[in-house]
Amino acid sequence: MLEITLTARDGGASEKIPMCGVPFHSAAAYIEKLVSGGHRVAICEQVENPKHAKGVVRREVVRVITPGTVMEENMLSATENHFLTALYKKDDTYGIAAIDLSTGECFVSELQQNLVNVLDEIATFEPKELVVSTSLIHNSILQSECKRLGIVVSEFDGNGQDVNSLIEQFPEVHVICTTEVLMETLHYAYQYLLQTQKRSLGHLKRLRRYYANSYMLLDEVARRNLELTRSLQSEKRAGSLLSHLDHTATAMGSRMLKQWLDKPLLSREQIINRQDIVSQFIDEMILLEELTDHLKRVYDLERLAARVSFGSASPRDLFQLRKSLEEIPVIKEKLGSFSSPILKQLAMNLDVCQEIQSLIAAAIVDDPPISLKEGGIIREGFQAELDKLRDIQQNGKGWIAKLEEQERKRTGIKSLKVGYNRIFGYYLEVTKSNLHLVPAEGYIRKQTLANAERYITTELKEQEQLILHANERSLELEMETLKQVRQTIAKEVLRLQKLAAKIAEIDVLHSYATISIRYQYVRPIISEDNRLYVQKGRHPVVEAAQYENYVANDVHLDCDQRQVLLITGPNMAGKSTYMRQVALIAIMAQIGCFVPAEKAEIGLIDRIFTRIGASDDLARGHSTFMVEMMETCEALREATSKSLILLDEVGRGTSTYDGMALAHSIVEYVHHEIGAKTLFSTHYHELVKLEAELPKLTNVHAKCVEKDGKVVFLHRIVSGGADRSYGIHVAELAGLPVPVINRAKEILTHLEESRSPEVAVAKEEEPLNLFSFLPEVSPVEEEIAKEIQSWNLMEHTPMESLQFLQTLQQKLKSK
Ligand SMILES: Nc1ncnc2c1ncn2[C@@H]1O[C@H](COP(=O)(O)OP(=O)(O)OP(=O)(O)O)[C@@H](O)[C@H]1O
Repeated sequence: MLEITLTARDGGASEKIPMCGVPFHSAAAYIEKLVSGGHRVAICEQVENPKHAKGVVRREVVRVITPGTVMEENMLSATENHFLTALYKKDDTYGIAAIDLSTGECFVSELQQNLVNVLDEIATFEPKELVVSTSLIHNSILQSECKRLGIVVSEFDGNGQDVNSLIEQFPEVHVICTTEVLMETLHYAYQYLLQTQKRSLGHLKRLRRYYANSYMLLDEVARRNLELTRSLQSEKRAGSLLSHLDHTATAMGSRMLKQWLDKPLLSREQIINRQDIVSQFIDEMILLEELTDHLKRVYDLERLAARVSFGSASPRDLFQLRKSLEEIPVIKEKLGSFSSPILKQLAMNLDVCQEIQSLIAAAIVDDPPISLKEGGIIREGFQAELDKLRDIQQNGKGWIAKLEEQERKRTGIKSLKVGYNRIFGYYLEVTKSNLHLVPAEGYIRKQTLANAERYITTELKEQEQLILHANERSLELEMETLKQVRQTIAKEVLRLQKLAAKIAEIDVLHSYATISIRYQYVRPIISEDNRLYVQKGRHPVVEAAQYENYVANDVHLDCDQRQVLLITGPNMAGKSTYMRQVALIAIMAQIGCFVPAEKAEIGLIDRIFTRIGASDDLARGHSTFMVEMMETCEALREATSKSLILLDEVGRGTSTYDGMALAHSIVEYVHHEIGAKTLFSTHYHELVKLEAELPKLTNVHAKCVEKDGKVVFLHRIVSGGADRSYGIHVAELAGLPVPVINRAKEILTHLEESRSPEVAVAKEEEPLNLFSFLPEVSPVEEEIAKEIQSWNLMEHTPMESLQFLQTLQQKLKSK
């Protein structure tokens, strides 16, 4: 994995000791490889000064880096949290803790649900590691879910320390963790961190309890289908709603935006508070732009503060902290100059952390060097002893220059020079031709070179001691001072974290305003009733990709007449886009953002269920149809009248009759039993007749027109059911060979002539004989069909299947 060579070293025994290693200075890259491959890396260091050690220098494991406990900048993404999660179970209650060591955020929650739902909740944190006890580690659901989600599972049984130790770490723990399960879950996670990090974790201060049901619930399927944080195609952030919305100026703002998107609000009041600020930002655009400029100059305060507290902040980190803090008074002033009282209040509450900024300004030089080896990081005037030592170093160098001058004069050797090397220290060097001028006394010969001799004098050695000691001591003192500065700031870490959180919040709201201005989003009305009304709504991401041509559509859903919208229309007409757009608008509204529409009124939605697109899950042994049914089942079981259900072509994964029967009965069930607002798209046009039977169901369809024999998609959703599918036209657009298209048209005409609209639904006992329209099959074709049937795709590589296909093609051609 690391591709390093195994060597061996003589250990005194008959067999050599195998060993391998990497240079210390490039260890970070190797550690990254190991940790991202799911391994744990123990860092072992000398824990005493080799000069003072008797015998072997003492070494200890000072930290274990696990996939979830990374602090190294090269292993973290600036815009994403890096959570370690822990799962704890007591009776039938699960406790979960999610801790980001790199930012100091800690979340705890408890759930009385089945393990699959609990893991779904854990998945929203996109953790790198899940810590579980021995009793859970072998659970097959847990193992397979974590494998699928790329989460490393670590076994840990706690070390039984007193729960009271938590109070020291989290003074408010009793107020926040009000149940035994919460307390024990946090304790469990904290013990794991202590055991791996082996140091005090002063920056883990921001403890929050959350209730999963006080946010809109978005399970993993919905998050994936709606492409909230990752695109379906690339599985990357680009192309997702998050990436589209993210116009934040700071890393912590970007991370907070993701947290908000993961948990849309269910409190009307909180949503309106966010909206109020966005409105005010939009009203004063020039001030908003100025604010953006200053926000951009704020570095990652949250992670800088964490590194300070963790003891790993470099002088550069401190300098960045200072630069960031210098921006805060300006941001405060800018916020204060908005006319809104809310923003003025926000400005007033910003703690500029003046003492911290002044301390760093006084202690650390501007633009400190990256390497600590050479020193030069503590500013002059900050530490009296350091200044004295630096004086000695400076004067010492001057003294040496003077000595050189003086000796040249005294001996008459013009080329005499003072040099320095690690072995002999300072020396006087005289070339061979001048050796006769060397004084008989005082010059002690130390080294002979081809062309010169090197000497020392007592005076030179005395001065050397002074200078070298000053060098060494000043380096030591710089490190000590740096540590002290870090420790002083570490005491204020909570202030810095609170400031970081406020800046992040301002940044997210500023980002909402920026995107709303750019794409003309409007402020939705948030209502407590059960209506969802959007006038000229757009899909934010699709619209951004094809700005000019996007066709806006209305949606109106309520509990009385329009609880279920049955959407028909051809392929490619925009049905899925329309359904997703409705969900995305609701989510955007509930995170407090403005929405892509001309007007919107959103009754709060407690949960969104999706069954969109064909996907199979072979890893879990589920076929496309099985996945389809499982996702639908989840919606039917869990939805409430406040939920939004998107069902896209349910039933198409099986035979026409089965599929249609299922689709029919699912619609009825949603309509009669659940009452959730539902968008149901289908290719079974026969279902449009349900409108007459189900009073709360309305037909709409994606409109298309035929022009010169070609279908034109208008992408407009209009009332009524569609009458045709235009599937063959779409196939033509996709480039299927002309003979195939023509033949399909012929077959379609036959089919249409030979059936009444009801046939497909009602007369199952008289299935249409589709094969009577098919051309006769030749023996070669029959043989090929058999070959295809017996070819097991799962046992071959894609390349082998491609070659197989090529052989078949050749057989057909030579027929
Ligand atoms: N309102 C719109 N305005 C402009 N383009 C749109 C609109 N809606 C969809 N499109 C475009 O049409 C393409 C097809 O849309 P979509 O996948 O929603 O169709 P569909 O009816 O669900 O098709 P299928 O039934 O095959 O799944 C999209 O990729 C998008 O580029």
